[in-house]
Amino acid sequence: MATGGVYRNGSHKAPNLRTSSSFKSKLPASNVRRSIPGGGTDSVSGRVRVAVRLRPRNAEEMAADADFADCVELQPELKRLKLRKNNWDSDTYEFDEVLTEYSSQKRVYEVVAKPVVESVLDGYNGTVMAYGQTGTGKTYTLGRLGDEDTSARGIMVRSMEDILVNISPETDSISVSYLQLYMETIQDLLNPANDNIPIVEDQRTGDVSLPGATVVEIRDQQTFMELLRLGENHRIAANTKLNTESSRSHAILMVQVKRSVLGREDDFSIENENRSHSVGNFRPPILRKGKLVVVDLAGSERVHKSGSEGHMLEEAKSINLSLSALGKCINALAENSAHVPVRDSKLTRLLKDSFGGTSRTSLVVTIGPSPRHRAETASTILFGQRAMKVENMLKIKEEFDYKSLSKRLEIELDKLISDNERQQKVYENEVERIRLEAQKRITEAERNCAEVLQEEKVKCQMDYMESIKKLEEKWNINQQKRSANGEVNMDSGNDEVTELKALLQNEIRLRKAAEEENNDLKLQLLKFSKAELSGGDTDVMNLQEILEEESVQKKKLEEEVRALRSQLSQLSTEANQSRSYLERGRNGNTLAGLDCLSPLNHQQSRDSSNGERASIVNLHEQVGLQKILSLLESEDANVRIHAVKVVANLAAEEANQEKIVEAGGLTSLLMLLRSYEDETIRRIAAGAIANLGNEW
Ligand SMILES: Nc1ncnc2c1ncn2[C@@H]1O[C@H](COP(=O)(O)OP(=O)(O)OP(=O)(O)O)[C@@H](O)[C@H]1O
Repeated sequence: MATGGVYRNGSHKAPNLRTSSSFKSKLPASNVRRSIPGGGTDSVSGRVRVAVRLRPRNAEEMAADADFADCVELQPELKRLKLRKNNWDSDTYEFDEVLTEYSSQKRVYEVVAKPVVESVLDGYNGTVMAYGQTGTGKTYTLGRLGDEDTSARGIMVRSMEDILVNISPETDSISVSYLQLYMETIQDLLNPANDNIPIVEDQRTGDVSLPGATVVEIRDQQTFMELLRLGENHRIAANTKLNTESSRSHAILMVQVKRSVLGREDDFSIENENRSHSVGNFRPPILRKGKLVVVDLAGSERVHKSGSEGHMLEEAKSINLSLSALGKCINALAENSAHVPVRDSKLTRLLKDSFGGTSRTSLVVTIGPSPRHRAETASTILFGQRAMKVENMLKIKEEFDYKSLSKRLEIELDKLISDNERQQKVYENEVERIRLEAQKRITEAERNCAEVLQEEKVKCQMDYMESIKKLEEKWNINQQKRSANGEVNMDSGNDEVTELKALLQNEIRLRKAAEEENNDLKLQLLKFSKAELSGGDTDVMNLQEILEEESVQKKKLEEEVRALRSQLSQLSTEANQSRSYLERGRNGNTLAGLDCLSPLNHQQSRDSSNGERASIVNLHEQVGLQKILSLLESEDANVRIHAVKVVANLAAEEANQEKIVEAGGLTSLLMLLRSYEDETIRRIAAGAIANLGNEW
């Protein structure tokens, strides 16, 4: 070792630390090729960073070393430390950071731990470790809670503050375990009864886990502080002859940070190149699992100097065993040895990933100023120098978070189902509302239509009855006149024809009005169906039914009108016959054609049955069956009796029977039979019914 030279990493051949990336700097983005979840992995080199921190003189040193200079001299701006060999000579060492006795806790956190915490948040493993002689400030640097003075908060407290600020509670999680390694036994500081926790290594990934250790979810700083307090209370501390407060165990705080980040397009497209494009919409988030390990090592003093005896000696040996194993591993790594004795102690097994692994590691070596502990200080400095040579291969720990994707999709699906149900309900309500509205309007339209049709029908019937009545009256008057005077006025026949024509015109007008009314109603219904029922098949069908019904009604009405017209035409024919009869009467031939209807001609018609039948056939053809049947209901008994005879005669003919039944003759005859006492009428009617009975 050269005297008075500058030791870089403990040798003149040390790597050029000045030109290497800053201790604080984060991993350069362009340099960091990340692992592809589920695919291949990629990593970036990251040397273990080492800072040296000098504790100020304590009260005892103030007194004992009052006349002596400190064993070290710091040059923080040059990141150098001078270790005095004697009054005129010293060795100089370079570190990544040199923290003087005046460095604040905040600054120490920022240069030592913050870059590691940031890496952990990015999905890397990170280690912050303190190494040094007992009483030099390892716990002060890492574990101070800062209850009385918040500026004294150590790295553990500040790390969690930083993590909590940077995570999203909805998607991310933090869990903590706090353990101590004492006499080669791992004990749970959160549950001291759990004092033999095994170390399990994943053969595939090499990851180390401690099954059975208490894991506590952290959501706020307060919970974390309570855990630290609990752990500290359980930590075994034994006084040694060197210090009154001395940690004899290695304390290990493990903070697992799981962060869910949106998957990157390129990553996913590589993964899903051959999959359906629709899957792209449901890109799984990426779960980054960074683990921060904070290790507060036990004091590194030599056994003989601590003055340990008995159990204390065993304890010191155990501590030295693990620390020397750590030193050996670091030496092997620093020298790129083929064999690294990781399995020599539980400490080295636990820190496998921190030195020579995938973790971003930051080591703070703590030293005291006392020249009395120069040898320990020199040993600590050399440990730090060797650790600076260790290269780790940082590797991001991330994977596709299919669990979270599935959860998200379930939520999305539930939302879609409930949206769909809600929309369906709204749609059904709307359809029901339209249906009810349409039903109401259809009912209203039907009622209006039926009312109009009924009115029209009644009106037509009344007009018809009126016409018939008038005709009968006139007929009777004419007959009376004729029989009284024996002369006939030709003009009256003409008047009747004119009147009948007028009646016919009136009927036509009424029919036209009824048709127009029907058309109006149809138009209204059509408009209504277009405006209100365009989308509803059921409603359109209802409307069609209404229209069809209306069409049937219209046909019926038309038939009635046709029947009326036919009757009017028959009446007209009768009038013409009457006229011709009168004309013939004037010429002495008074008993042809319609005279068979007249009671006056009753005797004469009975004389010749053949002539009567011929005249009945003639009459039937001329007057029409309907008219003859209607005369069955005449108020004039003679007309009635005559009419029943005619019907009976017609009923005797098989050819007429069906027509008579269809025209309602049977019903009229039955009515006659029930309504009248007259023996002759009843007898004739019964005979006719008997004839018709065959047909019926
Ligand atoms: N930088 C500092 N400034 C002021 N006081 C300090 C500093 N570092 C350590 N001390 C004080 O020195 C004493 C010992 O510190 P600490 O317990 O942290 O040492 P340690 O290295 O953890 O010891 P051990 O290995 O025995 O656990 C404590 O009283 C602590 O307050």
